[in-house]
Amino acid sequence: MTGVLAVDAVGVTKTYGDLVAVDGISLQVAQGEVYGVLGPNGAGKTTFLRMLFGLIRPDAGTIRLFGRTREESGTRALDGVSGFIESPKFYPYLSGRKNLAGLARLDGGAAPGRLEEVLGIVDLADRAGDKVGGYSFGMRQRLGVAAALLRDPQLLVLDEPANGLDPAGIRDMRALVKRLAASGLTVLLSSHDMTEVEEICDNVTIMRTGSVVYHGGIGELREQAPAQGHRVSTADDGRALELAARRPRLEVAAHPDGGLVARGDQADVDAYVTELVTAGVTIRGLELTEAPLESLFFMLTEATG
Ligand SMILES: Nc1ncnc2c1ncn2[C@@H]1O[C@H](COP(=O)(O)OP(=O)(O)OP(=O)(O)O)[C@@H](O)[C@H]1O
Repeated sequence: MTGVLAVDAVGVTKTYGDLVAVDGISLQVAQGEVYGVLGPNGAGKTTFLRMLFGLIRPDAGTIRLFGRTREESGTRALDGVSGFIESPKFYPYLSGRKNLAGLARLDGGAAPGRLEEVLGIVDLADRAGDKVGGYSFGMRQRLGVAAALLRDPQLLVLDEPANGLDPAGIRDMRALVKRLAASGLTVLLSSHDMTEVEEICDNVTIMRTGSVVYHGGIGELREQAPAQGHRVSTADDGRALELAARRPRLEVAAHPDGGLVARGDQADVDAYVTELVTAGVTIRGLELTEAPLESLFFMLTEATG
Protein backbone atom coordinates (compact mmCIF):
# COMPACT_ATOMS: atom_id res chain seq x y z
CA MET A 1 0.00 0.00 0.00
CA THR A 2 3.05 2.25 0.20
CA GLY A 3 2.82 5.06 -2.29
CA VAL A 4 -0.97 5.16 -2.22
CA LEU A 5 -2.20 8.41 -0.74
CA ALA A 6 -3.79 8.08 2.69
CA VAL A 7 -6.29 10.76 1.67
CA ASP A 8 -6.99 11.92 -1.84
CA ALA A 9 -9.87 14.37 -1.89
CA VAL A 10 -10.75 16.06 -5.17
CA GLY A 11 -13.24 18.87 -5.64
CA VAL A 12 -15.25 18.03 -2.53
CA THR A 13 -18.28 20.24 -2.03
CA LYS A 14 -21.07 20.33 0.54
CA THR A 15 -23.91 22.81 0.62
CA TYR A 16 -26.62 23.40 3.19
CA GLY A 17 -29.36 25.35 1.43
CA ASP A 18 -27.68 28.52 0.18
CA LEU A 19 -24.61 28.00 2.34
CA VAL A 20 -21.58 26.41 0.70
CA ALA A 21 -19.96 24.85 3.77
CA VAL A 22 -17.15 23.20 1.76
CA ASP A 23 -16.43 24.55 -1.69
CA GLY A 24 -14.50 22.25 -4.01
CA ILE A 25 -11.76 21.27 -1.57
CA SER A 26 -8.93 19.12 -2.90
CA LEU A 27 -6.22 17.83 -0.62
CA GLN A 28 -3.82 14.95 -0.60
CA VAL A 29 -2.27 13.39 2.48
CA ALA A 30 0.71 11.10 1.93
CA GLN A 31 1.24 8.13 4.20
CA GLY A 32 3.33 8.96 7.26
CA GLU A 33 2.71 12.70 7.31
CA VAL A 34 0.90 14.91 9.79
CA TYR A 35 -1.51 17.08 7.85
CA GLY A 36 -3.38 20.04 9.26
CA VAL A 37 -6.71 21.45 8.14
CA LEU A 38 -6.64 24.90 9.63
CA GLY A 39 -9.33 27.54 9.73
CA PRO A 40 -11.41 29.77 11.99
CA ASN A 41 -14.81 28.70 13.32
CA GLY A 42 -17.22 27.97 10.52
CA ALA A 43 -14.51 27.49 7.88
CA GLY A 44 -15.84 24.03 7.04
CA LYS A 45 -13.24 21.83 8.74
CA THR A 46 -15.67 19.57 10.60
CA THR A 47 -17.93 19.27 7.56
CA PHE A 48 -14.95 18.13 5.52
CA LEU A 49 -13.92 15.57 8.14
CA ARG A 50 -17.51 14.29 8.37
CA MET A 51 -17.44 13.64 4.64
CA LEU A 52 -14.12 11.86 5.03
CA PHE A 53 -15.73 9.45 7.51
CA GLY A 54 -18.77 9.03 5.29
CA LEU A 55 -21.02 10.55 7.96
CA ILE A 56 -22.39 12.95 5.37
CA ARG A 57 -22.30 12.70 1.62
CA PRO A 58 -20.54 15.29 -0.54
CA ASP A 59 -22.67 17.02 -3.18
CA ALA A 60 -19.72 16.84 -5.54
CA GLY A 61 -16.19 15.50 -5.63
CA THR A 62 -14.52 12.27 -4.62
CA ILE A 63 -12.72 11.13 -1.50
CA ARG A 64 -10.31 8.21 -1.64
CA LEU A 65 -8.85 6.77 1.56
CA PHE A 66 -5.90 4.52 0.76
CA GLY A 67 -7.24 4.39 -2.78
CA ARG A 68 -10.78 3.35 -1.85
CA THR A 69 -13.98 5.33 -2.26
CA ARG A 70 -17.14 4.89 -0.25
CA GLU A 71 -19.09 4.30 -3.46
CA GLU A 72 -16.90 1.41 -4.60
CA SER A 73 -15.98 -0.16 -1.27
CA GLY A 74 -18.83 0.75 1.12
CA THR A 75 -17.74 0.70 4.76
CA ARG A 76 -14.48 -1.04 3.76
CA ALA A 77 -13.41 2.40 2.55
CA LEU A 78 -12.78 3.15 6.23
CA ASP A 79 -10.49 0.17 6.81
CA GLY A 80 -7.39 1.42 8.58
CA VAL A 81 -9.02 4.79 9.32
CA SER A 82 -10.03 5.88 12.78
CA GLY A 83 -10.49 9.03 14.82
CA PHE A 84 -13.10 11.33 16.24
CA ILE A 85 -15.24 14.20 15.11
CA GLU A 86 -15.82 16.87 17.74
CA SER A 87 -15.32 15.58 21.30
CA PRO A 88 -15.34 11.83 21.96
CA LYS A 89 -18.17 10.62 24.24
CA PHE A 90 -17.77 8.11 27.08
CA TYR A 91 -19.85 6.68 29.93
CA PRO A 92 -18.84 8.84 32.91
CA TYR A 93 -19.73 6.17 35.49
CA LEU A 94 -17.41 3.59 33.93
CA SER A 95 -13.64 3.58 34.11
CA GLY A 96 -11.51 4.52 31.12
CA ARG A 97 -10.54 0.87 30.75
CA LYS A 98 -14.17 -0.35 30.83
CA ASN A 99 -15.18 2.28 28.29
CA LEU A 100 -12.45 1.09 25.95
CA ALA A 101 -13.33 -2.56 26.55
CA GLY A 102 -16.96 -1.81 25.64
CA LEU A 103 -15.93 -0.02 22.47
CA ALA A 104 -13.58 -2.86 21.54
CA ARG A 105 -16.42 -5.38 21.96
CA LEU A 106 -18.73 -3.33 19.75
CA ASP A 107 -16.00 -3.24 17.16
CA GLY A 108 -15.57 -7.01 17.11
CA GLY A 109 -12.80 -7.11 19.73
CA ALA A 110 -9.29 -5.76 19.91
CA ALA A 111 -6.04 -7.70 19.60
CA PRO A 112 -4.87 -9.22 22.92
CA GLY A 113 -3.00 -6.68 24.99
CA ARG A 114 -3.98 -3.84 22.65
CA LEU A 115 -6.21 -2.18 25.23
CA GLU A 116 -3.42 -1.83 27.80
CA GLU A 117 -1.04 -0.85 25.04
CA VAL A 118 -3.18 2.08 23.86
CA LEU A 119 -3.77 3.21 27.44
CA GLY A 120 0.01 3.37 27.79
CA ILE A 121 0.45 5.25 24.51
CA VAL A 122 -1.93 8.00 25.61
CA ASP A 123 -0.41 8.12 29.09
CA LEU A 124 -3.53 6.94 30.91
CA ALA A 125 -2.32 3.57 32.21
CA ASP A 126 -2.21 4.88 35.79
CA ARG A 127 -5.71 6.34 35.66
CA ALA A 128 -7.39 3.65 33.55
CA GLY A 129 -9.26 2.22 36.54
CA ASP A 130 -10.78 5.60 37.50
CA LYS A 131 -14.24 6.66 36.39
CA VAL A 132 -14.22 8.84 33.29
CA GLY A 133 -16.52 11.29 35.09
CA GLY A 134 -13.50 12.27 37.20
CA TYR A 135 -11.20 12.78 34.22
CA SER A 136 -10.07 16.20 33.10
CA PHE A 137 -11.19 17.26 29.64
CA GLY A 138 -7.66 16.63 28.40
CA MET A 139 -7.70 13.07 29.76
CA ARG A 140 -11.01 12.44 28.02
CA GLN A 141 -9.58 13.69 24.74
CA ARG A 142 -6.61 11.36 25.18
CA LEU A 143 -8.97 8.50 25.96
CA GLY A 144 -10.67 9.37 22.67
CA VAL A 145 -7.36 8.95 20.91
CA ALA A 146 -6.87 5.63 22.74
CA ALA A 147 -10.29 4.48 21.52
CA ALA A 148 -9.33 5.40 17.97
CA LEU A 149 -6.04 3.53 18.31
CA LEU A 150 -7.76 0.29 19.40
CA ARG A 151 -8.25 -0.60 15.75
CA ASP A 152 -4.56 -0.09 15.09
CA PRO A 153 -5.31 2.40 12.30
CA GLN A 154 -2.97 3.61 9.59
CA LEU A 155 -4.70 6.97 9.42
CA LEU A 156 -5.86 8.86 12.48
CA VAL A 157 -8.31 11.72 11.92
CA LEU A 158 -8.73 14.14 14.80
CA ASP A 159 -11.14 17.07 14.85
CA GLU A 160 -9.62 19.91 16.89
CA PRO A 161 -8.12 17.52 19.46
CA ALA A 162 -6.68 20.33 21.60
CA ASN A 163 -9.76 22.55 21.49
CA GLY A 164 -10.88 23.69 24.93
CA LEU A 165 -7.90 22.20 26.75
CA ASP A 166 -5.87 24.08 29.33
CA PRO A 167 -2.18 24.77 28.56
CA ALA A 168 -1.01 21.49 30.14
CA GLY A 169 -3.69 19.57 28.25
CA ILE A 170 -2.65 21.24 24.99
CA ARG A 171 0.99 20.39 25.63
CA ASP A 172 0.14 16.73 26.37
CA MET A 173 -2.11 16.39 23.32
CA ARG A 174 0.51 17.88 20.99
CA ALA A 175 3.18 15.62 22.46
CA LEU A 176 0.88 12.63 21.93
CA VAL A 177 0.25 13.50 18.28
CA LYS A 178 3.98 13.94 17.73
CA ARG A 179 4.69 10.55 19.32
CA LEU A 180 2.07 8.90 17.14
CA ALA A 181 3.48 10.54 14.04
CA ALA A 182 6.99 9.45 14.99
CA SER A 183 5.71 5.87 15.19
CA GLY A 184 4.75 6.12 11.52
CA LEU A 185 1.02 6.81 11.84
CA THR A 186 -0.51 9.19 9.32
CA VAL A 187 -2.44 11.94 11.09
CA LEU A 188 -4.98 14.37 9.67
CA LEU A 189 -6.13 16.92 12.19
CA SER A 190 -8.21 20.03 12.14
CA SER A 191 -7.33 23.05 14.19
CA HIS A 192 -7.99 26.75 14.47
CA ASP A 193 -4.58 27.33 16.01
CA MET A 194 -1.72 28.23 13.71
CA THR A 195 0.87 27.66 16.43
CA GLU A 196 -0.37 24.13 16.91
CA VAL A 197 -0.31 23.34 13.22
CA GLU A 198 3.14 24.88 12.85
CA GLU A 199 4.40 22.78 15.75
CA ILE A 200 3.09 19.41 14.68
CA CYS A 201 2.16 19.37 10.98
CA ASP A 202 4.24 18.87 7.84
CA ASN A 203 1.64 20.26 5.45
CA VAL A 204 -1.46 22.34 5.83
CA THR A 205 -4.62 23.39 4.05
CA ILE A 206 -5.95 26.67 5.37
CA MET A 207 -9.69 27.15 4.88
CA ARG A 208 -11.86 30.21 4.98
CA THR A 209 -15.64 29.99 4.56
CA GLY A 210 -15.44 26.67 2.77
CA SER A 211 -12.57 27.50 0.40
CA VAL A 212 -8.85 26.84 0.41
CA VAL A 213 -6.77 29.98 0.96
CA TYR A 214 -3.43 28.21 1.37
CA HIS A 215 -2.21 24.77 0.56
CA GLY A 216 1.33 23.56 1.09
CA GLY A 217 4.23 23.00 3.43
CA ILE A 218 4.74 24.76 6.74
CA GLY A 219 8.21 25.84 5.55
CA GLU A 220 6.81 27.68 2.50
CA LEU A 221 4.10 29.19 4.67
CA ARG A 222 6.76 30.58 7.03
CA GLU A 223 8.46 32.23 4.06
CA GLN A 224 5.24 34.08 3.22
CA ALA A 225 4.71 35.34 6.75
CA PRO A 226 5.22 39.04 7.41
CA ALA A 227 8.04 40.23 9.67
CA GLN A 228 7.39 40.17 13.40
CA GLY A 229 5.30 43.19 14.38
CA HIS A 230 5.91 45.51 17.32
CA ARG A 231 3.04 47.46 18.76
CA VAL A 232 4.24 50.93 19.66
CA SER A 233 2.06 53.23 21.77
CA THR A 234 3.20 56.83 21.66
CA ALA A 235 2.04 60.20 22.92
CA ASP A 236 2.13 61.54 19.34
CA ASP A 237 1.28 58.92 16.68
CA GLY A 238 1.15 61.57 13.93
CA ARG A 239 4.78 62.59 14.50
CA ALA A 240 5.78 58.92 14.90
CA LEU A 241 4.25 58.16 11.48
CA GLU A 242 6.11 61.11 9.94
CA LEU A 243 9.40 59.76 11.23
CA ALA A 244 8.49 56.26 10.02
CA ALA A 245 7.91 57.55 6.49
CA ARG A 246 11.64 58.23 6.22
CA ARG A 247 12.46 54.59 6.89
CA PRO A 248 11.72 52.61 3.72
CA ARG A 249 12.71 49.30 5.26
CA LEU A 250 10.16 49.67 8.01
CA GLU A 251 6.43 49.30 7.58
CA VAL A 252 4.50 51.30 10.16
CA ALA A 253 0.71 51.49 10.25
CA ALA A 254 -2.00 52.42 12.70
CA HIS A 255 -3.21 49.51 14.83
CA PRO A 256 -7.02 49.13 14.80
CA ASP A 257 -7.06 49.21 18.62
CA GLY A 258 -4.87 52.32 18.84
CA GLY A 259 -1.15 52.96 18.63
CA LEU A 260 1.03 51.80 15.76
CA VAL A 261 2.42 48.55 14.48
CA ALA A 262 5.98 48.56 13.17
CA ARG A 263 7.18 45.65 11.03
CA GLY A 264 10.71 45.10 9.87
CA ASP A 265 14.05 43.70 10.94
CA GLN A 266 14.73 43.95 14.64
CA ALA A 267 17.64 46.37 14.03
CA ASP A 268 15.37 48.72 12.03
CA VAL A 269 12.68 48.62 14.70
CA ASP A 270 15.29 49.33 17.39
CA ALA A 271 16.67 52.29 15.42
CA TYR A 272 13.16 53.67 14.89
CA VAL A 273 12.28 53.44 18.57
CA THR A 274 15.54 55.16 19.49
CA GLU A 275 14.78 57.91 16.99
CA LEU A 276 11.31 58.43 18.45
CA VAL A 277 12.83 58.95 21.89
CA THR A 278 15.51 61.29 20.56
CA ALA A 279 12.83 63.29 18.71
CA GLY A 280 10.91 63.73 21.95
CA VAL A 281 8.03 61.37 21.08
CA THR A 282 7.10 59.74 24.38
CA ILE A 283 6.77 55.96 24.14
CA ARG A 284 4.08 54.61 26.41
CA GLY A 285 4.30 50.98 25.45
CA LEU A 286 6.20 48.56 23.26
CA GLU A 287 5.19 44.93 22.83
CA LEU A 288 5.36 42.16 20.28
CA THR A 289 2.22 41.60 18.23
CA GLU A 290 1.10 38.08 17.39
CA ALA A 291 3.71 35.76 15.89
CA PRO A 292 4.36 36.22 12.13
CA LEU A 293 2.56 33.00 11.13
CA GLU A 294 -0.43 33.97 13.21
CA SER A 295 -0.50 37.35 11.47
CA LEU A 296 -0.46 35.54 8.14
CA PHE A 297 -3.29 33.28 9.29
CA PHE A 298 -5.43 36.32 10.14
CA MET A 299 -4.52 37.97 6.84
CA LEU A 300 -5.54 34.85 4.92
CA THR A 301 -8.70 34.05 6.82
CA GLU A 302 -10.09 37.49 7.60
CA ALA A 303 -9.56 39.13 4.21
CA THR A 304 -12.71 40.77 2.90
CA GLY A 305 -14.17 40.35 -0.56
N1 LIG B 1 -25.93 20.30 9.43
C1 LIG B 1 -25.76 21.57 9.06
N2 LIG B 1 -26.78 22.31 8.62
C2 LIG B 1 -26.61 23.60 8.23
N3 LIG B 1 -25.41 24.25 8.25
C3 LIG B 1 -24.36 23.56 8.69
C4 LIG B 1 -24.46 22.20 9.12
N4 LIG B 1 -23.22 21.79 9.49
C5 LIG B 1 -22.39 22.85 9.32
N5 LIG B 1 -23.07 23.91 8.84
C6 LIG B 1 -22.50 25.22 8.50
O1 LIG B 1 -21.41 25.00 7.64
C7 LIG B 1 -20.35 25.92 7.94
C8 LIG B 1 -19.09 25.15 8.25
O2 LIG B 1 -19.26 24.50 9.52
P1 LIG B 1 -18.17 23.55 10.15
O3 LIG B 1 -18.71 23.04 11.44
O4 LIG B 1 -17.73 22.58 9.15
O5 LIG B 1 -17.00 24.58 10.42
P2 LIG B 1 -15.68 24.39 11.27
O6 LIG B 1 -14.58 24.93 10.45
O7 LIG B 1 -15.56 22.97 11.71
O8 LIG B 1 -15.92 25.32 12.50
P3 LIG B 1 -15.91 25.00 14.06
O9 LIG B 1 -14.48 25.14 14.44
O10 LIG B 1 -16.77 26.09 14.61
O11 LIG B 1 -16.47 23.63 14.25
C9 LIG B 1 -20.83 26.77 9.09
O12 LIG B 1 -21.34 27.97 8.56
C10 LIG B 1 -21.93 25.95 9.72
O13 LIG B 1 -22.89 26.77 10.34
